[in-house]
Amino acid sequence: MKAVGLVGWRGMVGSVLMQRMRDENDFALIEPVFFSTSNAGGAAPWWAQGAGPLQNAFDIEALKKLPIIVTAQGGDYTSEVYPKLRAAGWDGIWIDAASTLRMKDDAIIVLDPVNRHVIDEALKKGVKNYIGGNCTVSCMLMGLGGLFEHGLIDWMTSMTYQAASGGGAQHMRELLTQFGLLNATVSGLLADPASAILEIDRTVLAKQQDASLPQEHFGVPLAGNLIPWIDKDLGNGISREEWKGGAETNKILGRGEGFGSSPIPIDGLCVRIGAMRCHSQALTIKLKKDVPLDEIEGMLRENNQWAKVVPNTREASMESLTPVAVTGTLDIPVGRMRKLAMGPEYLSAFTVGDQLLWGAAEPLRRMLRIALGEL
Ligand SMILES: NC(=O)C1=CN([C@@H]2O[C@H](COP(=O)(O)OP(=O)(O)OC[C@H]3O[C@@H](n4cnc5c(N)ncnc54)[C@H](OP(=O)(O)O)[C@@H]3O)[C@@H](O)[C@H]2O)C=CC1
Ligand SMILES: N[C@@H](CC(=O)OP(=O)(O)O)C(=O)O
Repeated sequence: MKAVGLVGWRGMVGSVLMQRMRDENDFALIEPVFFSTSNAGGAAPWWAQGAGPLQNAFDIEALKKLPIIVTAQGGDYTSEVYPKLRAAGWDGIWIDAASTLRMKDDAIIVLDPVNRHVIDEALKKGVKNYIGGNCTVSCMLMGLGGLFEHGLIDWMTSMTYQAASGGGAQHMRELLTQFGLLNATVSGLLADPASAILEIDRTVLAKQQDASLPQEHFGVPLAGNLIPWIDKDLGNGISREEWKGGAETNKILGRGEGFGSSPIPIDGLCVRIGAMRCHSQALTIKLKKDVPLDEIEGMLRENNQWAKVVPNTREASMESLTPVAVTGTLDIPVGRMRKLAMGPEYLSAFTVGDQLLWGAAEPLRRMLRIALGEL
């Protein structure tokens, strides 16, 4: 049994990863060694029977002993520890949720239902770094894998509706605090059926614009609002989250510069909304040719077992194509598919995915199994 170092296991992504590993009995395959950046010497999680005390996650000598390290600790941790570990001669497999190493030449972005061939090829070549993709990108590719697999996409735009969890646990708390405070300012008026809606609206707006509303994490209110910018400003009108859409998708597919093929143009706007942990996206896809809708649906279904085609009806969309319906599941529903007025090669689609499952934890969990020869 291989010893596997686990860093970041109690964070939000890490907790979802641990739960999935427990659900799938992955701990029967490994000897887990738990690390902490804040509590070395403390107790391992209660459910990890037989695991020793927490080790110091900055202790290069301790990390160096492990053939595989899985981290969901974050980009700052990766930037600090990873180079030191390699400089110390560590030759193990590094599996990471953070974006830090994703675009490096010696790293593969993992999403095995879509790019298993890229992963297998890399393992054969001795590549040691396997990094989970951006949540929006991974969820989109899981839904539309069939169209990419058949080489049907000429170009695509994605307009996203991204949940608070993408910012981290504190962002989710801030959103809920804001919702609660907004409700509290008008609860008396809401209880009175005769109260004027415009007064309710004015009161809520005043609270949203009141600097005392907690907004330390998002910078502006998100409750009853949206934020049309996610991640850093690249200085050219593009947000870093938007840049990842094209850059990471093509790298995952093994396309573009360095792969000897042209990249598929993928671009759009990324928007934060007040959902909890599911990212949604509206897609406009220019197909290379006119393909009937039923054939497209068949390709999506056949590509992987998690992509679920939702009939393009009001009832099915409201029932199955929402963050509330999808949260906590591995399903990636794809709906609202129809040919657009621009012509039969223009396809619309709407997809939703739990950004902590396929968007973060699941590709890492599966990569660990692949590295162990168990998937
Ligand atoms: N959030 C997201 O949607 C996604 C995140 N990622 C990446 O995953 C990484 C981790 O993100 P995320 O899980 O959101 O980060 P968290 O902030 O939830 O956790 C990171 C670390 O914070 C420490 N920590 C401090 N206080 C607490 C507490 N009260 N409860 C739990 N942990 C605490 C823990 O380290 P310790 O135990 O050592 O103290 C933990 O491992 C980031 O690099 C991010 O880019 C990737 C995809 C999506
Ligand atoms: N940026 C994503 C979450 C995330 O962590 O992305 P990445 O793993 O690419 O840094 C969001 O805010 O929704």
